[in-house]
Amino acid sequence: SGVTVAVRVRPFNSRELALGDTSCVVSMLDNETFVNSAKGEEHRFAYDYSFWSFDNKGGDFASQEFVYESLAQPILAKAFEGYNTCLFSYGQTGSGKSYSIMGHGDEVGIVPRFSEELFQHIESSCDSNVTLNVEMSYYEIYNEKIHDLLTGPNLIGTPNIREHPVLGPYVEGLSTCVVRSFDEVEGWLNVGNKRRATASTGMNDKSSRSHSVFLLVLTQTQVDGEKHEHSRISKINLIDLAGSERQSTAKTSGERLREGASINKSLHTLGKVISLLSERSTTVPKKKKLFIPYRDSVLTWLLRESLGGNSKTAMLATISPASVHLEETLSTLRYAKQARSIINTARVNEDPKARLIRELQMEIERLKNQGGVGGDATSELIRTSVTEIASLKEKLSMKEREMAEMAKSWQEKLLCSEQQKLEESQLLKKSGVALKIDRSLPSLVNLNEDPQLSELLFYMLNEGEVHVGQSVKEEGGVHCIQLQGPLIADKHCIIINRNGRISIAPVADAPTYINGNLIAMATDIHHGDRVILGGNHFFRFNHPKEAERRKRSGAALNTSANLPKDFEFAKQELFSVQ
Ligand SMILES: Nc1ncnc2c1ncn2[C@@H]1O[C@H](COP(=O)(O)OP(=O)(O)OP(=O)(O)O)[C@@H](O)[C@H]1O
Repeated sequence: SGVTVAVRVRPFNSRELALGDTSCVVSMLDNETFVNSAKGEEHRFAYDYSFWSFDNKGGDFASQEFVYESLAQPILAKAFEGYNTCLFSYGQTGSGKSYSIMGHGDEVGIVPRFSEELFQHIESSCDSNVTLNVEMSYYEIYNEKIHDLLTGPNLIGTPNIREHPVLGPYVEGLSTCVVRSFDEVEGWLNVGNKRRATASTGMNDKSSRSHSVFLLVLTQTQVDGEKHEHSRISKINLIDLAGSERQSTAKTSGERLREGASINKSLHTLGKVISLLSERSTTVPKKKKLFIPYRDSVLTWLLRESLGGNSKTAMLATISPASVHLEETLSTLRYAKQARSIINTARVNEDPKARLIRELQMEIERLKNQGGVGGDATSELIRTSVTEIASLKEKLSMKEREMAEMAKSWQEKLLCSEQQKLEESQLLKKSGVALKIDRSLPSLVNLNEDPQLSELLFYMLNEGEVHVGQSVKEEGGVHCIQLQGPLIADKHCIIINRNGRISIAPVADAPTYINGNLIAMATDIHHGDRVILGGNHFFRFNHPKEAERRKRSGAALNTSANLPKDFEFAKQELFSVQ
């Protein structure tokens, strides 16, 4: 089957509106997308779906729910049939990939909807002969290296990619966590996003430059009439690719160039792979032997089965409606057009052990039947059949023991995942991140240029002192906030809460800013103030009681409701003062 391809156009963003770039160059009719250039040329593309999310006034508006139902729900159904499935979003930075895949705030995206429905389906499944198990991984590919977002050391580094006989390429050492409900998926996503937020702080654009992969492995084990088990395993990849802008528009110095080049390596190879696969399936006679360079990048190696292989795959291309992005939009649309001609050959994944057991059973049956016709058969044939049956029965019981062993290891995996979750929570807690938010206490909340990673990390400021730095430790009842990054000093600053009055004192000359101003001594902070540590860790200070007091006295609150803007505002403030 072909790759299902959809295009989605988002509304103007605040930057485009500020530039006065308000003529929408994109229009859609049924499954077609049209782009009009300034010269009056019309470019026309047909896909499986064209999602109009430009404004929610028209009747043809494609909501998050509609996009999910059209594109992801069929993928979920295929996963339950036992196929590998994959959905990936492709488009330039800021075009709406993460919004579609993960969602923002109440506008829940594909990953949470998909996981919730998957567990609803499992819970409502009334076949007691089938057990369903789900495992989850969540990781980023950044700079051709893997960052595990769930447990263990964050950086796996240059990945060791291995080949599983049924499931295809996988990353050795990547954590997989057993999940038994949607709540557990949400819990792990939360851990993963907190880890993403901590790791991306102080690294410009990291989140838009990395490919993030949410992976579920669904195993359905069926016990048939004779108490023999067989499993179907589906690998579900939901992927938010890095921004697709070309090298020419990316920054080009030092580390940035290296990162850009590596990320481009993955996207560049993806482009090559898509174009070759499209060539393979559209040329007559078919070029079956065409070499596809999957192994040239981590992303394409891991996606091998999803592109031109054993998978049901869908692509969501996201575009901006603004004329400033016309070239990028056209390049995304051409890419999507090519992807649509890729042909995959999906098959149901069966555990080879299960298949073997079935084959052994069939063989025993066949031999028994031969023996059964024994009236005419020679005694020699019967003797051979009996010994063969005995040896096959032995093999069969060995395979069955192996299957039971697998079931046991599932229980172990479950315990292990619970233990890992506990350890991860403790690690976050140790670094000062609150696991339970006390809305009555003053706190610092992180701001990130990626709106998805903003306001994820809350640091509570209890009465007394909170020590902040790279190497501070929770000792003698003193709370601490551990921050990483080259611009953070070992002991960076001390935040003091005296009867609800909060001040920050830098240690030595560790760079500490309040509302863009570098401070040299203990300085009070107030509700809504922006605090920047080391020049790249951005926070907003929340003081619920002060906010309440000010509200009662009618004083204005210096806080903005829009978090992404909050980050930009804090950044501008910092640079204008500097
Ligand atoms: N369909 C949409 N409706 C409303 N707002 C949207 C839509 N798509 C994107 N946005 C908004 O546009 C902004 C950028 O979107 P998003 O973060 O999803 O981009 P992205 O393509 O994932 O970028 P990056 O490559 O940097 O991760 C966000 O503030 C998001 O809320």
